[in-house]
Amino acid sequence: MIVTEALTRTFTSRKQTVEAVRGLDLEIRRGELVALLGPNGAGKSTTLRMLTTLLAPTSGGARVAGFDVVDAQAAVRGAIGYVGQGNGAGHQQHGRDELVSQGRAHGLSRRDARARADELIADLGLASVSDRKVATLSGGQRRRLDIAMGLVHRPEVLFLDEPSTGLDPQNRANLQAQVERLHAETGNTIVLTTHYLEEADALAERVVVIDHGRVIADDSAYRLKSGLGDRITLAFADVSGAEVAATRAARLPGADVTRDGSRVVARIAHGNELVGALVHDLHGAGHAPVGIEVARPTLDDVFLELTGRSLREANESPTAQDENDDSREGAAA
Ligand SMILES: Nc1ncnc2c1ncn2[C@@H]1O[C@H](COP(=O)(O)OP(=O)(O)OP(=O)(O)O)[C@@H](O)[C@H]1O
Repeated sequence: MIVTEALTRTFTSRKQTVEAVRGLDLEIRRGELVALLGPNGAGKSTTLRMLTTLLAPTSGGARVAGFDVVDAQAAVRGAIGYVGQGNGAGHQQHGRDELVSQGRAHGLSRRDARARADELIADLGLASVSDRKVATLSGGQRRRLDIAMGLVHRPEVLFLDEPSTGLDPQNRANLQAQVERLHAETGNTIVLTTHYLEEADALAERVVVIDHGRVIADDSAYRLKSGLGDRITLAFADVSGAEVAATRAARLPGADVTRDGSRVVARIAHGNELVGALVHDLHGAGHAPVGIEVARPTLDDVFLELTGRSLREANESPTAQDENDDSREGAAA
């Protein structure tokens, strides 16, 4: 459904060149639900904007639903729905009217546009608010209305750019559930960008991790994580207990062990199965731990392993590239 070949986009602003997307090769099959995951400034939105014909590639290319994003822009646009980061619906309009207008803009008759609007209102749980002005809707309701607008013409592919950014955890979970249901019911191809680890983990069958404009990993969240092993943290009442534990944990096959004072952290494949015997062994040696924690790896651990940085922290601290954001509009124009 989507194929990119060495897709590249650079921006030049204030005499600085930013390589936003660098030689992206990607294949997405019909019906896949894919999350492009990466920190702020990784190149996710730029990728989406090229795939949706809003931005021309500097080099390389892409085909969406069989159409070239440069040579067949109108055909691509007919095949896709795109929900950008900003809210699309007019603030002073009523939600239902916005959906009907959108349907009309896509060439539906008034009757079909109304029927489609009602269908989407039901599908996206907007029944109680569709007659309200858009400005009065909550963030989550607005995002759901935006998604409904992107679906009016029954696109084959739906692109969602950071659909849940700015929503509180409850609304985020609600939106994720809607997207999952939509995917299960329609079998549409859905590509979304996110910098929420939990979102990519919970939602996508496939996670494409992007950093500095490149794909650095591409697999299911389960497989990305299972390669890393579990993290066992043992706390002791004194340093000597931790020293003994570090020595014994290091004997476990493939264990990567670090000690920080009276705390020992071991990363071990199948750590959840091995921890019982390790604790039993330490107990017998007179060094029972006072705290035991076994954590399954997260996507943040995957990102850390791949880049040496935590994605959580990368999101919090803007990169030098992000500082170009002030000049985005000028450069885009
Ligand atoms: N129009 C533009 N002009 C100049 N630089 C740009 C422009 N658009 C994007 N960039 C730069 O390209 C890089 C990638 O930006 P992009 O918006 O694609 O990242 P992102 O992964 O979507 O980040 P976010 O999660 O913050 O939306 C950033 O360094 C950004 O500053």
